[in-house]
Amino acid sequence: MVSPAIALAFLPFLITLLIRYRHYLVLLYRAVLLGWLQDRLTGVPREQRAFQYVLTHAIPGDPQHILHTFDQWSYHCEHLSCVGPLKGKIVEKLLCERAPRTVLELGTYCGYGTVLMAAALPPAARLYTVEPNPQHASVAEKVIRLAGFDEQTVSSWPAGAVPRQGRGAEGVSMQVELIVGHSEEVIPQLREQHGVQSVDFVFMDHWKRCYLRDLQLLEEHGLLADRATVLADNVVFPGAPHFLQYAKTCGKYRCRVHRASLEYCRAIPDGIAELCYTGAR
Ligand SMILES: C[S@@+](CC[C@H](N)C(=O)[O-])C[C@H]1O[C@@H](n2cnc3c(N)ncnc32)[C@H](O)[C@@H]1O
Repeated sequence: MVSPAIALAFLPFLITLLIRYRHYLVLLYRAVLLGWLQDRLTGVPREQRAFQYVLTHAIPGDPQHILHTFDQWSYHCEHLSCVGPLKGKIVEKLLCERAPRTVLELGTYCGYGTVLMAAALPPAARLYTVEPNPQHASVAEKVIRLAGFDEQTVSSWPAGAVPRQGRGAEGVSMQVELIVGHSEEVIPQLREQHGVQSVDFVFMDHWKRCYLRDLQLLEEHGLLADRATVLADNVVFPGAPHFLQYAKTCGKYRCRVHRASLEYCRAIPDGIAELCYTGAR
């Protein structure tokens, strides 16, 4: 039995911890507990609820308004782990400066980052986005179409493993290709199955522990064009230390981190790493 005196002695320590980590606790509540509770109560997954909100509030064919509507949902209803408006500006700026022809996104989720990038790309560019979760992919597919981009969904898995939904009309030139599969399976197949010779812009925004492995996979398969830009989200929170250490020390990249805050949580510091590939020379 803990004596009241000892318990009282710990009280200031506990209060300090609570104050210090209050933003993380709020995030835990909004991103995990609230979502879980709503999933149970409504029987509808969070991403589908977000899409219903976007469908009823956003202007179809207007990518910026669709992104803004997602932002409204995420600020005022439930947290979504999209790249968000603040870091989205960094991605947009770099895309406009580099004007890449072939872009690869790892981690599509609801299609927020995909729409943001597709809107910033020149018309002749191709954007490949990879998502293993069929529920997320199904939402993303609808979001990409709602924004007005030509979209094709293909599965990297054996026929029948995943429903092939919403194939674009035959003969239509596709701007966005949504590949349903895990990055580690899709990357080695990009050239043969998807006709990608090399990519000049990569946006990594999937599981942070996969960043380093997937960067090395892209290198091994010779898929990074000379001077390709690789962006990696969330390198400050939750962080990707092994990835950053490799990028800074392997001699194949020039690396900098753009400081920002976590999507929809201004109080939690985060950042996007920008790598410029020099290893091809
Ligand atoms: C942070 S969200 C992506 C957010 C998105 N880029 C945006 O800005 O809207 C992470 C997504 O990565 C997906 N993911 C997890 N492991 C993956 C993998 N191995 N390859 C590709 N995507 C993966 C998850 O299913 C999830 O939908």
